[in-house]
Amino acid sequence: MFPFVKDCFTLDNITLDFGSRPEHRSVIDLLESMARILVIPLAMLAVIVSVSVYYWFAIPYDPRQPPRIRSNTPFLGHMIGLLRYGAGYYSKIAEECNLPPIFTLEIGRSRTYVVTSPHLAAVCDRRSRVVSFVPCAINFAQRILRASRRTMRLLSEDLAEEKGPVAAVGLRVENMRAIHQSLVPGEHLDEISRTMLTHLANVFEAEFGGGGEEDKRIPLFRWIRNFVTIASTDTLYGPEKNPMRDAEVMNGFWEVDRGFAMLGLAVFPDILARKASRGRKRFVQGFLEYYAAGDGLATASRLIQARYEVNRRYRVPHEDIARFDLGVCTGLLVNTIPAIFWAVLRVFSDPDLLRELRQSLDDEMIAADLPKSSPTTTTISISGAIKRCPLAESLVSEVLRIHSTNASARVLLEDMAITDPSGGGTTYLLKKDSFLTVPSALFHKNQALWGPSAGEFDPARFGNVNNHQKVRPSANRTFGSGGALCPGRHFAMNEIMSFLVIALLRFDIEPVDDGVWTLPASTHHISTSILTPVEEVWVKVRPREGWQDVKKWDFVW
Ligand code: HEM
Repeated sequence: MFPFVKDCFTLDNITLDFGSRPEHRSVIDLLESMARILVIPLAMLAVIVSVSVYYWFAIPYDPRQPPRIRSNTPFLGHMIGLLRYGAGYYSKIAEECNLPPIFTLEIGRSRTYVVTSPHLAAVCDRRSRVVSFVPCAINFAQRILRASRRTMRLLSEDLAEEKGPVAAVGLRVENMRAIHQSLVPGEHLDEISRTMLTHLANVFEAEFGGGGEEDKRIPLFRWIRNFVTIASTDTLYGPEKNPMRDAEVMNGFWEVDRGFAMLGLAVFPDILARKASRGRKRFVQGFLEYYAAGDGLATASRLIQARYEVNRRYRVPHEDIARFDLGVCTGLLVNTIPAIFWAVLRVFSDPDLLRELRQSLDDEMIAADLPKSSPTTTTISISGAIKRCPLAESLVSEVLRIHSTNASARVLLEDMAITDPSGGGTTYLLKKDSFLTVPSALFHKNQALWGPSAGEFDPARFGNVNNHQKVRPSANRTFGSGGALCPGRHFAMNEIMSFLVIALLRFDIEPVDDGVWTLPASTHHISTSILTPVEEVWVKVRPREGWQDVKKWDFVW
């Protein structure tokens, strides 16, 4: 008997009633007899499909591997958890299972080892040619950047970097080397930081130049995003020809970011990730024109010039170089922007912290004897302010720690055994082609590493202010680790600090509605390491009380 067929079958909002009218009886009888005939073959088919699916998904498990954590929902449980909680899912499992040092998750036919012990993480970091980030970068180039076949072949050469990243040659390593060398502390970092500061100050000036006392009402996150996108890309590509100054190209970039997960599936992107796919086309077109015209490179940063030179040496076509820029801009923007947002919010919503920071910045200006030189022009050295205001730097590091959500992704290029020196010397077997991940949020919440206040925001935690103990560097995974440690970390810190110092000195910022700050909820995003706010925060910005007479702010590095 199939009562739902006989009585009532609901399909979306349409309800068909078969129950009562005599002319429908023969239809119902027919359906019933068909169902009786089909029930056994259908049940057998269901069993066969289930068993096949089970064996198709099942991957051999060697008990020498890290313990396996099973989901109550077979096959798809972990996948659903990851889609729902992002990298936070690893923390959820680890906490429920009493924090094993490393564990295995089987997701579909793939295997992921999740490392929760700092000792094991350090062991993996030291073996970065076997526990490698390279396949993830290549996957990104294939699915998101969509580089041509020839370029993909060049990028995929020498996966294991046999000669090490310093001596190795090839398109991939030399591109990365160009980035590293342009951002390494010293002359190059100073040069690019100086340029960044000029552009940051310029976009501030364009928006707020000329003083005035009236409030500007702005959506804080969107405002920071637009500001920093222009300032950062002007720095890299030169302000005259920067393709991101074209709103279509900039929106295209942010559409790619928004639709990153669907775009990354690389299945009918024009249908399943329509906006992101269109955004990618606009972005690539804008950058293609930049390289085709050629004149933008003269004012571009050393980083872009050096990468261009490498790519042309390997005869990479302009279209693929433009596609690589999607990767460059992703690294450049997607984390710095939310980091600045949280830093501004944390500082301006805490009156004591705001007072303390401003006090030390004002002291710095007085110590440098700069502001008093002219009543209407104030010159301030940002690098000097950073040195003299350790609390500001500590605060930014703490913002990055507490809002961090990255899960360093690696692939095992060979079978490997690792021993946990802290866990009684237990040795685990890690199998070739498996994924390995180290979730930062789990480390950053760990009280054994950060003390009982691990879960709290403490602006003075880093640095020696307020007698806090120094934190072990391996416990801080904001910028990842090992061979893939973020090459842009010093530049990012300089940019976040520059923005914060300018905002602290020049503006008063408060929420629009009732003057009460609320910290918005945040969410993970597949392409970012820093959580992004779920809702917008509307604020009023006006020139800082007592400093309205300053007509010209001169920020130097
Ligand atoms: C607050 C800002 C930033 C954060 C939190 C951040 C974080 C990260 C993280 C977690 C990784 C992966 C590391 C790993 O897997 O171990 C990474 C990689 C990378 N980041 Fe950043 N990043 C930031 C800013 C930047 C900037 C400004 C640039 C460029 C100017 C940049 C360029 C890169 C590149 C190129 C990689 C790939 C490294 C490789 O392939 O070896 N990042 N970043």
